[in-house]
Order: sequence, then C-alpha cells, then structure tokens
Amino acid sequence: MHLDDMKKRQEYIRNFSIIAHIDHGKSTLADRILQKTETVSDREMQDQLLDSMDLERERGITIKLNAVELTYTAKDGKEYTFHLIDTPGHVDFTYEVSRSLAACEGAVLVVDAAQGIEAQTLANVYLAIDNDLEIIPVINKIDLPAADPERVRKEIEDVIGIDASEAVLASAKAGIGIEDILEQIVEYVPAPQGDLEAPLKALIFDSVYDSYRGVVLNIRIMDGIVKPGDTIQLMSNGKTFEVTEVGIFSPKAVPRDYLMVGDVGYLTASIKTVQDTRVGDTVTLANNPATEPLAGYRKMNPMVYCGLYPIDTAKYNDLREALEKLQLNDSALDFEPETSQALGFGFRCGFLGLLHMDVIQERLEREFNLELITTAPSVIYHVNKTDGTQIVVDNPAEFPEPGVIDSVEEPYVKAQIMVPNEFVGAVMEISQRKRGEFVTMDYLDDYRVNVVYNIPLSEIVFDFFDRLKSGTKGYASLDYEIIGYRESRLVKMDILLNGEKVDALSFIVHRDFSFERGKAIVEKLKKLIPRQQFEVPVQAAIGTKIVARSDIKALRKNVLAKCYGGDVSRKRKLLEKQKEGKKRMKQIGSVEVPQEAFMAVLKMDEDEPKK
Ligand SMILES: Nc1nc2c(ncn2[C@@H]2O[C@H](COP(=O)(O)OP(=O)(O)OP(=O)(O)O)[C@@H](O)[C@H]2O)c(=O)[nH]1
Repeated sequence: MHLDDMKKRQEYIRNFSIIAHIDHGKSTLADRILQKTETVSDREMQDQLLDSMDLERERGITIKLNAVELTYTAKDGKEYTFHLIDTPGHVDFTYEVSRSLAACEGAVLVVDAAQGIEAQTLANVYLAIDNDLEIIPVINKIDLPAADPERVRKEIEDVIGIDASEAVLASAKAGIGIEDILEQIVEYVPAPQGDLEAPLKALIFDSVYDSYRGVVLNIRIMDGIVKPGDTIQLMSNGKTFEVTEVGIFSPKAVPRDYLMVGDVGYLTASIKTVQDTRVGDTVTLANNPATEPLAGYRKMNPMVYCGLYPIDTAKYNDLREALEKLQLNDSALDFEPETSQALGFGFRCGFLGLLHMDVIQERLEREFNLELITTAPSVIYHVNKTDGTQIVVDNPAEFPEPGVIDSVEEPYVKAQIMVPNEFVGAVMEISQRKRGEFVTMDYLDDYRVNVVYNIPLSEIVFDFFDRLKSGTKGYASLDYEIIGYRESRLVKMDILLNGEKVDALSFIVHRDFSFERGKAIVEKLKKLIPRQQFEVPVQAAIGTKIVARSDIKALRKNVLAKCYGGDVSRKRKLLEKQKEGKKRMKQIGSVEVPQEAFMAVLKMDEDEPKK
C-alpha cells in the first residue's frame, strides 16, 4: 500500500472502548456490534464472545481486556475500520480499564435505563475523561418495564456533566439502536492522530504467553509502521527482537502484512521470556528509534496480601512458574517466597482487591492444575516501634509483639456508596459498624443518594460489600479509593490449635472488637475443623493473654456406624463426602485443618457489637 493510501486509511480508523457499571450490558452490546458489522457470522455467534476466558464466562464478568477489529460501512457509504477494546467493569480492575482506555480515542458509555448511574459508571467515566476520550452516552435496556430513559438522560447530564441530548436509546438484548451507536462512533470519535512517517511508537497494552509463539504482545500503534522482519526494540530495557508476525483480532488472530499508526493488533517476535516485556512499555524500531517513550502506565500497587501454598509441597516450583506467567499481563500481581511454620513453603501474593485475588487463585487452580491453601487476606500495616523505626507488615504472622509497638497505622479508603434513598439508614448502620466515618451525602436525583464514608480498607476487605448488598436488597453500588494511612488501635490475634500457635491463622483486629472476634473465631473454627482422635483445644490469644477458648471433642465413633451397614448408596455418599472434604486438608502438627478454616476470619457471623 502507498503512503498516501495509508494516510487516507488512517482517517477511517475509529478506536473505542465500551465502559459501564457491572451488568449494565457492555458485553451484550459488544456482541451486537460484532454481529451488526458481520465480524462474526450468526452461526459463530456465541453469547459474550469477547469474554474469552472460561472463568469469565462462568462468573459473567469481564476481566482481561481484548481488542477486536471490525469493518463498518457507514450511512455515508464509506468503509470504516473500528477497533473495539474491551474493558473490565469491576472496581478491582480500574487499572486495566485505564490501560485499555489509553489505546482509544473514544468511549461508549453504557448506562442501564432502569438502574441509572452507578458507582463504577462514574469511576470509569472519569478515567475516560482523564484520558481525553470522546464520550458517547448510550442508555441501554430500554426494553425493560422499569426503564426510565428520560430520568437517566437527566442523571447523566447532572451527575457526570456531559451532554446527553443525543444519547442513543438502546436495547443491546433486543438489538435496538445498534446502528445509531455505530453512526455516532463514526461521527464523534476522532480518527487517530499519530504520524505515519515518524519512528515507530507502539504501546503494549496487554501480553499473553503462547507456548508455540512465545510472548504475544497486544499493541496500539501511536506513530509509524511495523511489519514482519523488522527489528524492534523495547524502550524500557533496550532489548531487541525480530518481528515474526503482526496481525489483528477478528476476533481470531488474523496475520497482516503490517500494522500502521492507529491500528490495534498483535505482534510476535520470538520473545521467549516473560520477564522481557512489560505492559505499558513502548515498542520502537532498533534502526530508527523514537526518542521519547509513551507515557506508559502508572504501576498499581497491591492493596491486599495473602499466602498461597501448594497442598502438595512438591508443586512449589510449578506454583512459581504459574505466578510468573500470570504476572506477565498482570503487573499488579505481586509475589515473593514465604515460609510458614504451619504451611511450609509458599508465596506471599499481593492483589488489587478481593476479586482480583479470587480470580488469580482460580486461574492457578484451573489453568495450572494446582491445589492451593490460601490464607485470609490482609492489608498493609505501618507499625511504629518503640525504638523509633517503622516497619511495613503485610502478613499478620510478622506483626511484632505488643511490647515493642508504639503505634499502628492502617490504610483508609473513601467509599462512595450509591443507593435508593430508602436504604440510606441501612448503609449508614453498616458503615458505622465497620468503623466508618461519615463524610457527606448528596442527592443524585429525587430517588438516589451518594453516601460517602471514610472506612478502613481492612473492613472493606472483610465483608463490607456483601453486607452492603444484603442490607440494601442488592441496590447499593460501591467504589472506593485509598486516601492514606491513619493511626488505629490494632492488635494481633493469634490462634492456637492444641496449644500450638498456627502462624497462618493470625489476623489483625481493632482492640474494641478483639474479644468478640476472638470468641467468634474459635467457635467458627470449632465448627470447621473436623473431630480428630483426641480433643483439640482452640484458643485465641493477644500476646500471651488467652481471650477465648473452645474445644473440639474427640471423635467417638466411626462415621459409618450410624448407617448400620444397611443403606449402601447412603454409605457411599458419606464416604465420598468425606473424601471431598479431605482434598483440602492440611496437616498442622497433629491436627488436620481444612481450607475453610484459613478463611474463617472473613466469614464470621453478625455478632459484633456496635462501636
Ligand atoms: N432486558 C435487557 N437486558 C439486557 C440488555 N442488555 C444486556 N442485558 C442483560 O443484562 C445482563 C448483563 O449484561 P452483560 O452484557 O453481561 O453486562 P456487562 O456490563 O458486560 O457486565 P460485566 O461483564 O460483568 O461488566 C445480562 O443478563 C444481559 O442479558 C438489554 O438491552 N435489555
């Protein structure tokens, strides 16, 4: 293709993402767009095509971003090339949303016509505004009986402050309004600006490891052109590689002769080691390099830590390799080796939040066939010691003894909770109980309120969102950001089984709640840990002081005894159930402890006193 033709082509490229609160219909709309542009035939069409991971499909949430190229013939008769870049919607993945937005010029903002603006609608739209994207509002699910598009239109204008007079009224499910959305993308999303003749600059916005091709980079070309045979250089480390293939996703990988400014696609260059590439890095050409790298990404720091231990100790190296592979396209995942007296060799891993933690854990088990014991998540504490030094603790087991602690600081977040006004009381009660400090409350419109609290992150990590959802019939939406560290009266609670301290069960708790939590946890553990051949005392202690105790009685009879040898199928079921339970047991000293016990601290019953 001639340079002039390429420049012409650049004018017909549109790069955009779809942003939305969870469940407002982003994936469904993406599917409709693929269908409408005949990127996939109806026969190939499976629901939620862009969500490529099994796990994602099962959970119904979007986690990893994907990019797909579509061709759309607009009403002006011209053919446009669209790159649709998928974004995750959950609060834990804000970082990935901003990654994908950096590769676009526009964002389609989907808002549910019955629900209106929710916490992640706002969080995502602000990210898009930060990235200077053109925002195209779409009011989705107008087919629902509860839809109130005019109210939502007004809400978009009042709360976000953008013009919504032309917002498309759509139903992704029923296929209404799809063409109008595509036309608005053509009209309002600017063509990419870069310079075709400048030295290559491409942003790595994702990368995956493929056992045949090595590392596959997902890139957005900001300037210049790249083709097979070129020698590329990664600007962060200067390493060079020869390009073996470039192409686009449609949604399957389709090789191309070149990728040029404005294109979003993939590149392979026999990059063998995952550590060589970094998401956010800039790719240039070795013989004609760009002088300045692109802005890249802010590194996101993990907020929650937990221990991951293979049940089979021989799998330690497999676990390390798996974590390295996952880290390739998830730089927010952090890990380092740790040893626990109770659990042996494993890793201390850092995550952006609980969902991130769950997803990684499930991927390790499913994609890498590992069986793991996970310890309860912990935030990062700053401990000021009496000798004047400060230490950073992400593992309760390493929390110093009370005698050497001067003060402890813990991370606080500013939480925005949006709810219909009849639930404001419930939200306040839950927030207060979680040591929240009221900040403000604003009416979004006549029905809905944005309640703002400062709350310790550790309380959010516990079960804040679950409580919030159940206390508001599922109506509340939550978004939060870290606002800094504050001093709190925190203590470490140790758990002793059979008189021995189990380091993996220690946790940090506010002094005012410590007795109740101690009592609740020993009761919970008593229920979770199966009876052994001997009596096992379970104790909770602060320092050397025992604050609660409960005993697991010794096993008296064989489980099968009560079947009287009669009902065979019942007997088999019971045995299977026992076997199932066995899978996730860890022998600690002389006691067998199931996985659930390590999470017990998260699942304590509603029996804390009000502060
Ligand atoms: N009635 C109706 N339901 C819709 C419409 N669009 C999507 N849905 C339904 O809403 C639910 C959520 O849709 P998704 O497309 O998975 O939502 P999402 O925003 O991609 O959700 P995440 O992937 O979790 O971020 C699904 O059950 C859809 O079938 C619509 O226009 N009308």
